[in-house]
Amino acid sequence: MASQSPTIPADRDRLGLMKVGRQVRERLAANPTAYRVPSEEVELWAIGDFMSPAECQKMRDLIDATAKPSVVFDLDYSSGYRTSYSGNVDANDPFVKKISRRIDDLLDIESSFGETIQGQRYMPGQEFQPHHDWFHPDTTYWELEMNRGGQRSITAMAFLNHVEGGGTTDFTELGISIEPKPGVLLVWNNAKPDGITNPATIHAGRPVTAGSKYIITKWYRTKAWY
Ligand SMILES: O=C(O)CCC(=O)C(=O)O
Ligand SMILES: [Fe+2]
Repeated sequence: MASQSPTIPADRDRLGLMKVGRQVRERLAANPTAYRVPSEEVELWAIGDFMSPAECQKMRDLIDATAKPSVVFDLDYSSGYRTSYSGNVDANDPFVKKISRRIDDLLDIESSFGETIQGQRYMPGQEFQPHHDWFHPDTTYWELEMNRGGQRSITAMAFLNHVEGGGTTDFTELGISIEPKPGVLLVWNNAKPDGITNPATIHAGRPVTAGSKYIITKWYRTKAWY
């Protein structure tokens, strides 16, 4: 997406990004089920069996019930940038709340910092092209987002099914490709430990070539989001 404007400091929310990053790093370091994916550039973890097969099924059903074409802020469905179907699964549903709180607890992040969990469904040919989850200063929504929760600190994303073909999550600058495995939660820090947003977190949901792909994503900010 857009490059950073020289007039707006790239280190906006730096202290908040440092603090959340440190909390998550310490929490996951103490968790034997959290596997740190080897990388010098990005802090990335995978947590197996984070959701049970029954929970994955239930979440897929909720996504099917609410899915509509995804919108990536000012890029719409017709641009081909993100062609999956997304649904803001009902945040008040007790089951969704339970999973959402489980992610908060796993990461030791204040619940209020988390955005609403988003479900996504990709069918063959659908993808999410390379992007950063952190906000770029050169966007129309920058000021708005900075004032309603600040920069995106951590991304948590769970795979909900076995994908017959394609659909890997690729960190394109790192050469890391993650195979969707049901129940696995991927977590990464969108900033470096020093609190500067990290360009090497660029990633993509590759096109599904057979079957379908279901995920949920929860993005965390640096302060309360609303
Ligand atoms: O579908 C994927 O593997 C990536 C999804 C993603 O990048 C996101 O939800 O921010
Ligand atoms: Fe993303």
